[in-house]
Amino acid sequence: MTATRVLVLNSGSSSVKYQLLDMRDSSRLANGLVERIGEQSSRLKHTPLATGGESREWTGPIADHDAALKAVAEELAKDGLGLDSPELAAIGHRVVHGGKRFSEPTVIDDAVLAEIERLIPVAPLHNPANLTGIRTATALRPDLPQVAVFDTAFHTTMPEAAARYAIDVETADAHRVRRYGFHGTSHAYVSRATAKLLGKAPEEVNVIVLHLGNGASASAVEKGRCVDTSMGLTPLEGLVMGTRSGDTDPAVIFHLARVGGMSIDEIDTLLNKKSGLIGLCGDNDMREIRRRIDEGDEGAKLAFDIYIHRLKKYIGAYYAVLGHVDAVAFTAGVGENAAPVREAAVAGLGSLGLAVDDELNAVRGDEPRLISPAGARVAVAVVPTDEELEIATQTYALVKKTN
Ligand SMILES: Nc1ncnc2c1ncn2[C@@H]1O[C@H](COP(=O)(O)OP(=O)(O)O)[C@@H](O)[C@H]1O
Ligand SMILES: CC(=O)OP(=O)(O)O
Ligand SMILES: [Mg+2]
Repeated sequence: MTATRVLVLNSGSSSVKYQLLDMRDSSRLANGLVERIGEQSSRLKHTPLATGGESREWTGPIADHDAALKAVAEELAKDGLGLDSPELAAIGHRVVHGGKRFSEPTVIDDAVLAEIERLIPVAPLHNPANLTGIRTATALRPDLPQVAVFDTAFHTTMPEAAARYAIDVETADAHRVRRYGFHGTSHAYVSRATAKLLGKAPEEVNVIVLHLGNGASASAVEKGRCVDTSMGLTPLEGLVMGTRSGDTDPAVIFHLARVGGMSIDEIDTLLNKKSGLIGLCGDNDMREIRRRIDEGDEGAKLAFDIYIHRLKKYIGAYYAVLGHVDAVAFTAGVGENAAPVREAAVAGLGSLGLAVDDELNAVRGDEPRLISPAGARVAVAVVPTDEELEIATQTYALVKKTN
């Protein structure tokens, strides 16, 4: 019997999302989520899809990512899907920062681990959690290939003109300061799925992908290759996000340090965790912000307007970068669910061939779909992302090739 299952781990700063797939038909056997790791009220939700069983939820303290992963392994074992299964071919890990070195999925060894560790300063919220996930999974199944799929990989095709900051070259190179970009697994998956929705090959279309989750980024994808993206050295640059500021004048930092008396660490926390939507209006969930706007809340309305203004600027910028655009694709939690965000983002862009049809925009669903009016010059689409499926696909392809 050949092993055909892949377990995918997406370890975030305070959560672990996971999915177990059978790669013969990419079917999902189980998935789940552990959130609020490190708090008293951590929550685990596990759904055994293979057996069609009910989801199981558990709330209580889960101290760290190591404990979280062990709890996940126990839940999987209850359904006969434990990590000891001979049908497991590999474990695929989302790794957020791969620097310049990793442009492909990579089997993890000590050298790869050391490089992920070295990159912690430029992905302080993400890489440490990714490393714990890898170490715990390796301890549970030391015989299995552990594969890293990097958020940065898809963006390594960016030309130097897009990847470099205009700062002194020697200083930049000495400290590897350049734009890496993130959410690449999602941008890759969604740009391909958008081409498919248009009945074209990825090499035949130019797509602007808007990944709007808690973290958010845009990318310009030319004939299947990324040519620009909004996140930079770290996942802080670009769009307004749930808790991150996105673009600011870098001098804001000097000002807050010199005039505001804040330390570098305080400013780091401010821009990464207390800014964006939550900093502007106290909520980072778009559902809550829309509810408050409906009640006439001015603060929520201003936060929404700032979010949309930035998004629209990036659509315009990437339109110019690409020259010709076949489609704009909205994805991730906000992009897939928030019709008012999609409507507002393209409002007034009719002269660029961009518009949404109100009825199509209001339709909900899990399938990729067009929301632009029939005959529109540029397709506007909602294309649900599936980072876990993409990680599983890349992981399985790599282990099949190397076996
Ligand atoms: N029905 C909805 N309407 C509007 N926004 C939604 C809806 N469902 C989820 N969201 C938004 O999606 C966000 C989470 O997106 P997601 O892609 O899951 O984020 P991440 O993977 O970064 O945690 C939430 O913070 C919320 O703002
Ligand atoms: C890189 C990044 O921002 O990831 P997430 O959206 O999962 O926080
Ligand atoms: Mg996400």
